[in-house]
Amino acid sequence: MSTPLSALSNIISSHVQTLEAAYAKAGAEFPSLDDPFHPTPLDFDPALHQTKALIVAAAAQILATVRSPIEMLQEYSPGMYWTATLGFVVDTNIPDILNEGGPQGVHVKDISAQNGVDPSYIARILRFLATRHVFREVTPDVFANNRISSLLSKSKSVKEIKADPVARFDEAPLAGFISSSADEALKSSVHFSEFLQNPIKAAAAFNIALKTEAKMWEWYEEPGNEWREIFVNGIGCKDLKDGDVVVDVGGSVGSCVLHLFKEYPNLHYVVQDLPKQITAAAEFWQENAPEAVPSGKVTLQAHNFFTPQPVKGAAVYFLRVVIHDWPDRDAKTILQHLRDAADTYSKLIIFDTLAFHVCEDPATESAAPKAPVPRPLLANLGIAGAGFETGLDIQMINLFNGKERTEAEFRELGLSVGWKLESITRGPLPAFVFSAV
Ligand SMILES: C[S@@+](CC[C@H](N)C(=O)[O-])C[C@H]1O[C@@H](n2cnc3c(N)ncnc32)[C@H](O)[C@@H]1O
Repeated sequence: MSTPLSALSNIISSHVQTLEAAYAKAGAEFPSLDDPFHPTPLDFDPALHQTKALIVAAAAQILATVRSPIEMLQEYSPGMYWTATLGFVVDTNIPDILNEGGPQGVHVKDISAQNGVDPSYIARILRFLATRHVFREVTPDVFANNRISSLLSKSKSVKEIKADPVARFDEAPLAGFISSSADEALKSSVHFSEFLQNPIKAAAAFNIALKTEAKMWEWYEEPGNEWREIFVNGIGCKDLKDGDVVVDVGGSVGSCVLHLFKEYPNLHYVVQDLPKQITAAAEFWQENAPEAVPSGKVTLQAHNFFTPQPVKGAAVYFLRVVIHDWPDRDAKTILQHLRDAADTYSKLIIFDTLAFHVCEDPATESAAPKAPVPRPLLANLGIAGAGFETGLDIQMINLFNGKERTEAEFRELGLSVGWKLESITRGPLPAFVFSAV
């Protein structure tokens, strides 16, 4: 029997061989960390997903095992500097400036000439991040984007970003997410421990930090916060009949419905959200499918989901990344209004991340990872399986007192208001399908 360390090392070496062989078969090499991210189909090949996850899980576990625990905690405890430095580079357009500079890199003085920040601050922040494999220091004080940092850039030129800063995160949701993490989320996190110890003091840590009683979504609707708006399968549209009604509850401008509408124009869609989002939605549909709203195939409807649902008896009510924003009491109210409006044939579909226990969980039946996890890896594959989800869960507590839920928690939540969990379609964003009981 091998020791845990050599078992981890074997997992890495055998799966690295599999990975490199798959790329070699396609006449390619595994992409270098030094180059900007240019996605190829192999990067998203589902057959290689588990191979990569096992390498990452084993590498993270080797790191945690071999590295001094003192050093681990010294690295983790000032973890807010990750958020603060990533927010800084996004807010000061550094990845965008480096994109335009190319692989030879840009000197910190030339970055400074474009964003007005002291070059010595820029050098130290980029050194912190490049030490952690985000950005590359090409020669002293000259930096270039690498595979990771290239994804921090917005989808516009530096000139366009400066000309219309409110629209800087259009088509760049990842940069927008990082900027908001470093702003309202980082500010709220200061009150995180205080909130958890006294959760009746405020709706969430966010409310203590921002000194507001408004939920974050209402706060986004307030004047001055316009720029903060950063925000298909599994619905089973092919099984619906012509004219069946599909309601996207909390659908923002309706980007999910746009995909559905293009693929299944025979259905009727309703996009519901708060009034400002619906005003923005009118513009979005005018730009992307001008015929949809006038034809009556798509209806844009201002609706607060804490009030009775106006569309009765729809074939499908769906909520994408909405329910995780709310604690159980509020989530029940939202789902209860949908149940009251539903008919016996109506389906409720929730798209949200699925929380897994770190150890094996016999209660997770339909969504459990199918392949057995080799010893001594964590049952949820650690950061390779649940890194993003567990981080998002903390973000949900911080901003909304919301929650990523396990399969058992979804089942219980649904049943408490008359929705029976029928199936879970796995994928990057699992779909939880409920029927009315
Ligand atoms: C994380 S976003 C998800 C948007 C959309 N479903 C998507 O997947 O792109 C949550 C949405 O819920 C909306 N929302 C928040 N509170 C609401 C309420 N009381 N009634 C209706 N919509 C609300 C927000 O405006 C926002 O568009």
